[in-house]
Amino acid sequence: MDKVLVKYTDVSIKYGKYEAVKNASFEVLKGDFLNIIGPNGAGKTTLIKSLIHEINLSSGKIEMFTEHMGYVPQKLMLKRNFPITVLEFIYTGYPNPKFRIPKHAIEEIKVYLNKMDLEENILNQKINSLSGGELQRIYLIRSLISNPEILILDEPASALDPSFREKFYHILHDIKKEKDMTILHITHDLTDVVLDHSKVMYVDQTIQFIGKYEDYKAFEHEGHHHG
Ligand SMILES: Nc1ncnc2c1ncn2[C@@H]1O[C@H](COP(=O)(O)OP(=O)(O)OP(=O)(O)O)[C@@H](O)[C@H]1O
Repeated sequence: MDKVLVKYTDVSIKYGKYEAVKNASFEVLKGDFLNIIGPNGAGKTTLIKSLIHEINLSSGKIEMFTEHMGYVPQKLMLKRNFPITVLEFIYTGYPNPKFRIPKHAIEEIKVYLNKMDLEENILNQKINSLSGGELQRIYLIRSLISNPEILILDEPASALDPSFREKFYHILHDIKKEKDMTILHITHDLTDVVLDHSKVMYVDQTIQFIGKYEDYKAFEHEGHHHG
């Protein structure tokens, strides 16, 4: 049997009177690459934020069978005068950071930079000088170095140019395999994602579909469209 890592049971989440998520029940299994799609304002981010305890449930429950989660948010927020370098920023993602950054950590970070088409000298740049697409990849690397069992990505490729996007998802699939990771991925565009063996969850306040991508195509043909 596949190991269950996350189990939602009848989860509802309200903002005031507005119910953003209604009676969501689903499971995430170890090894899943689950793409979460749905129109704007459908409750995708809300659903994910409940998993990382940023939002309280109105009712229902979430059970988790892992302690190692990594999260790359949709809105990458940095204080405008955050005076640290990219290297220092990435290193804040290490589980037990030392006062001096060890050599092996820097080497590991460089491997990820190369995979992500980033130059090594970006490490000395100030974090607030990066472009949107660079920052997105640096946030991802910061998450990856903590070796999460589950990696949660909220539109991680939104600032990447289309030519790199497809490559980005190939890299992500490779890293997933190598590290035996489980990925929850919010997206608006399934076409870039490497879809083999991936699952789809269509959310519009309620969960309207969850299953294999192949089966999702039939569901979409019945007149549902992703946002
Ligand atoms: N802090 C908040 N207070 C009040 N309403 C909120 C709050 N956060 C989100 N909402 C509302 O809840 C609904 C769901 O928002 P959410 O961000 O989860 O949607 P989403 O599916 O991730 O959307 P998008 O695809 O546009 O990113 C939206 O109508 C949004 O306006």
